[in-house]
Amino acid sequence: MPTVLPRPVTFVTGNTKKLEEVRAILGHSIPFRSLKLDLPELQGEPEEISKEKARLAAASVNGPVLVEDTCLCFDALNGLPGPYIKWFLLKIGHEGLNNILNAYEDKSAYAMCIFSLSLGPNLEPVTFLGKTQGKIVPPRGPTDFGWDPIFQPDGYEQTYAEMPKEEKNKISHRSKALALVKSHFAAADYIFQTDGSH
Ligand SMILES: O=c1nc[nH]c2c1ncn2[C@H]1C[C@H](O)[C@@H](COP(=O)(O)OP(=O)(O)OP(=O)(O)O)O1
Ligand SMILES: [Mg+2]
Repeated sequence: MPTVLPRPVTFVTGNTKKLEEVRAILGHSIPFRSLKLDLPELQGEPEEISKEKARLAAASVNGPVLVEDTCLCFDALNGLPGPYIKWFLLKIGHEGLNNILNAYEDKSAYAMCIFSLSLGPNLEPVTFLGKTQGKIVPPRGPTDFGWDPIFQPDGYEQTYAEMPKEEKNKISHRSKALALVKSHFAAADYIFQTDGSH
């Protein structure tokens, strides 16, 4: 039986670069529209942060929403900065993030994306997690998207920032999580009604 939902899914993010990647990776596989909203983020475990974002987004949109929260986790720091990477990046930059790891031999890190889908306010969100393992390096490449210049995925000589977009989108944390989102939609058989006003 298909699940009938009142509207198409709204992908809620305040980050234009994320949206570009999500568009490129999903193509026409899942119909969605986007809303630019920087949602407040709770502290805690990454999965809970992502789910709570979805609850807030669903309440605000009053319909089905997709959100994601991205972490950059240093193995030497047991996964920190993790979900707090945004503020670390803002305050100490690429250089500061490299400097933190000067105290450790282990420069390995993983990029993690957790998407949360909520079908509507008061419905429990489902999560989809993607991880890409790599290491933290001094910045190389364009500086237009977050920590891309300091993350070099395992098996590659280039940082995320140096890679062509299509290449990053093939192997990234975001594309792995979105592959799960796609399978979920393929299996779930949702039907989205259009209400004409959106
Ligand atoms: O693929 C990526 N490559 C490099 N940097 C990235 C990537 N993906 C997110 N980022 C940055 C953005 C933000 O500094 C932090 C995640 O924080 P996060 O809260 O998930 O993102 P955000 O606040 O910019 O957008 P949103 O409105 O969807 O929460 O890492
Ligand atoms: Mg955010």
